[in-house]
Amino acid sequence: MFDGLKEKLDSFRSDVEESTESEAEAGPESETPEGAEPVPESEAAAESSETAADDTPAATDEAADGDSPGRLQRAKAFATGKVVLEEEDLEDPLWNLEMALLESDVEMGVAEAILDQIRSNLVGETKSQMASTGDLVEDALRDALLEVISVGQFDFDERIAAAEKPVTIVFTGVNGVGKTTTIAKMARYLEERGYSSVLANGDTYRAGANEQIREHAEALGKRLIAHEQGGDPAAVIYDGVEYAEANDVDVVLGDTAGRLHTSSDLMAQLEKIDRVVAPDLTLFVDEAVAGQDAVERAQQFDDAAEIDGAVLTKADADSQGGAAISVAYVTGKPVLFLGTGQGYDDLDRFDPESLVDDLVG
Ligand SMILES: Nc1nc2c(ncn2[C@@H]2O[C@H](COP(=O)(O)OP(=O)(O)OP(=O)(O)O)[C@@H](O)[C@H]2O)c(=O)[nH]1
Repeated sequence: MFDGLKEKLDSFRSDVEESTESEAEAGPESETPEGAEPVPESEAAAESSETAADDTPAATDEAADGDSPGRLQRAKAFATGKVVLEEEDLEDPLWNLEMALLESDVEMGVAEAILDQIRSNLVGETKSQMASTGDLVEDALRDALLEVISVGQFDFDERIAAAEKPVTIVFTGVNGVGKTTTIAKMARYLEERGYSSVLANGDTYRAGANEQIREHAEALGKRLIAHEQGGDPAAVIYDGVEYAEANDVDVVLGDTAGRLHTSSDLMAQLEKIDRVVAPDLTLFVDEAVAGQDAVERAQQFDDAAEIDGAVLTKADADSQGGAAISVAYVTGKPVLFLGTGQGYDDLDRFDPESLVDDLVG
């Protein structure tokens, strides 16, 4: 999962290492004024970096000459056996990283937010020449990714536990992205945590939709509430809620017909479901592999019938990771689950920290 992106992030680390190591090898000649001898590391180590830097004639001369604080800082740092990461060292690696993120289908605003965060974390960072630049870069990358990926995160299990029962969850999204399969996986997920569920087929639009979801319901031993094709989806899900109330069922899982966000009739139908059923959670389902299209659709579905979070399916087939990285930042709603295969157990809670560990670690 997301292997292509992982490789690209790894290249950023080596890019910065190369760029700063060539600076370190070049030493401060180009930066240090004539006559300023670099202090050997052993001597410099005896002094604190502040004291050593302030006492260095090069430093005073430079300040007096009105040279840039960057040059001054670099000369100081060299005198104390340290290297400062400067914006110019990062320029090429950051540009390469931006290209890599865009190639991985990360939304442009999100890529920029990541870059800004890395720049502000790394520029001016002082590292010992002995320490690994890779570690600094890794930390900056980790912080930046976590910041965008974690937007809006909440604990799904806690939300279900705390909600008054029955909890109604409605699944929305375009055709064929894996909504029905995700509902079946969710029924299994909930069962493993001790919750009963009933499936309600709000996809009254597509021929064969009842049969498809019935197969899942039977395989999982769950009750299915369905109406004839052409019926009112809001009424089916409402019936599901009534069934759950009457039978002490914990969760109603409501399917909806796949629809294009451009179809205003069908989007109006979603608004009606929202009004009539007032679901506790509306989850937008899309394919991780759809990249920026998934991000754009999440935004549009959120506008029509506010979503509480997203499920990205087919993450097992996605090497890019663009949608997983971008959806939360763009919509303000978290990715809550990843679909990782066709089996009922292939639904993983989306955990930003472990995803970032996996991408950067
Ligand atoms: N590899 C993989 N395949 C998946 C995943 N989730 C769903 N699928 C497959 O995607 C296909 C479409 O899934 P459905 O659940 O029928 O999609 P849908 O969104 O309900 O489709 P419509 O009812 O037409 O809107 C099926 O073949 C699923 O097995 C996943 O996480 N990984």
